Amino acid sequence: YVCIYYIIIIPKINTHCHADHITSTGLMKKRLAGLKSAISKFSGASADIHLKEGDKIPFGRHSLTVRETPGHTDGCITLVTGDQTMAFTGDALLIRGCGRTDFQQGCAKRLYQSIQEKIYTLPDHCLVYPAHDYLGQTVSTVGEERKFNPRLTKSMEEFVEIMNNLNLPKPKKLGI
Ligand SMILES: N[C@@H](CCC(=O)N[C@@H](CSS)C(=O)NCC(=O)O)C(=O)O
Repeated sequence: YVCIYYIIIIPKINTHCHADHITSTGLMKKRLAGLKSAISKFSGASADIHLKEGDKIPFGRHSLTVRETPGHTDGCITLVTGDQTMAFTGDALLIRGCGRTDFQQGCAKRLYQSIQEKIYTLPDHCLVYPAHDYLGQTVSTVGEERKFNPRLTKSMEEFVEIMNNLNLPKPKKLGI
């Protein structure tokens, strides 16, 4: 008999250009022939596909829509499913937190605007999947974050003050 395998490969999409996110892409491309890489055109990184606001990445019967959410870096994007039930926020919005803004193009004002305009405008029930969590949490919702995120229930001025005083140690091996 003849067995035909259809393999549908969607691009390896990086939400931004930090080493802890992009490093696996080259290795994956070597192992999976035809795999394409994708990242924001504002990331400064080379890739097969450069993404911008509103771009759609189809897969099966679904798609992901790109929302530009700069602030942690210039090229940060959030990927939203076509039905707006899920958002992959990278390092922009974290659960009860957000990406730091103290190095590599970080800008607290821009991040605040990105989250208010591009993530908090999604429906309350939209699930939020961030790229990091340091407490073992895996998912939140837009509604929960709008209500309970201690950094983002504040004014922009208060947010900037919080972000300027996080005093986090610099992550090691983040240079690219
Ligand atoms: N030292 C901590 C925090 C690591 C860290 O800086 N994480 C980044 C994302 S990777 S650049 C970040 O934006 N954190 C925001 C925050 O509020 O922690 C650890 O490793 O646990």
